[in-house]
Amino acid sequence: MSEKSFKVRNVSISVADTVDEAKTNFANSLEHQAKVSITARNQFLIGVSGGSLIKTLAEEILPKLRTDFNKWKIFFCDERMVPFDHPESTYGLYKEKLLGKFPGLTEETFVPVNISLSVEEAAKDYESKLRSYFPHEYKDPLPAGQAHFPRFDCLLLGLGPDGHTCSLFPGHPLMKEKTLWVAPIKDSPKPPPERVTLTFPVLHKARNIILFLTGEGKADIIKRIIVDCEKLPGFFINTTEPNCDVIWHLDAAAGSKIPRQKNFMESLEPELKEWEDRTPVFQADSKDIAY
Ligand SMILES: O=C(O)[C@H](O)[C@@H](O)[C@H](O)[C@H](O)COP(=O)(O)O
Repeated sequence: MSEKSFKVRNVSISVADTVDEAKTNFANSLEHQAKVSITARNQFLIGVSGGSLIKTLAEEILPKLRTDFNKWKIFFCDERMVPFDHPESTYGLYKEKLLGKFPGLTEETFVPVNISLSVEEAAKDYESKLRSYFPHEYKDPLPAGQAHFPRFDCLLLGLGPDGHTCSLFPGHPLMKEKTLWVAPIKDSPKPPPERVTLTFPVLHKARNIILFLTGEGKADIIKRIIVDCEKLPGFFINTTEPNCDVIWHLDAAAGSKIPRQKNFMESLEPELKEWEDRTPVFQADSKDIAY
């Protein structure tokens, strides 16, 4: 299996020759993360995105995994504020495609957003649900201006053509959100307009982030983020805390505009460093208790 892979700091990018190879790479990464988490903490707390990931996970990735789904808890990186039987409901689509297909993966595996509330209330309600799964018993209070964030074992993120991820869109005020775990958005440029979304501080706290992107259609935005280092939401995914691994699994078509020479990833380093120097808000609090 020939593929190109590059790594700088905690960001690795693998470009497989074919979609099938990229799927195998994605499945291997996900199986590994689940194994590490379940071995260490007897649970696997994962956040999933909507869009094309749903079908890929259900039909191509989860069937490949050797894992105990009884230990999984599936949260939503974002959710559209529509009824669960609406064709645009992320949870509704996951339920339809996953329930009854994988032993141990039941309705109780999911932690859905309460879409019967207003979008503002749904964000607050989801954050309080998260706090019950990610309790913090801290010895000392945090310094003023710092907040605690949940540490997901894994977040599966998508990437839109404008560089958005979750429901964090370029130029949107939510790009600057530094304290909420879950935020409401009422003007999503990607319909439907009303959603709740995890915020950047939560993404940056995860133990690892995996992206699976294939096809020519993703090549331009990947180039803008990985090569041109445009400060789009997808770029901020790379600037996580040091103890978070970011893994981009691409096929040749999606990675077709990434230079093949080895040293291009080193060019990413100064950009990552410069952004973090300017925005140290996501520093891990040393008293954080590891899960
Ligand atoms: O619910 C959503 O809309 C997603 O969470 C969103 O962030 C998605 O991941 C991207 O828009 C990519 O979507 P595709 O994978 O379908 O291109």
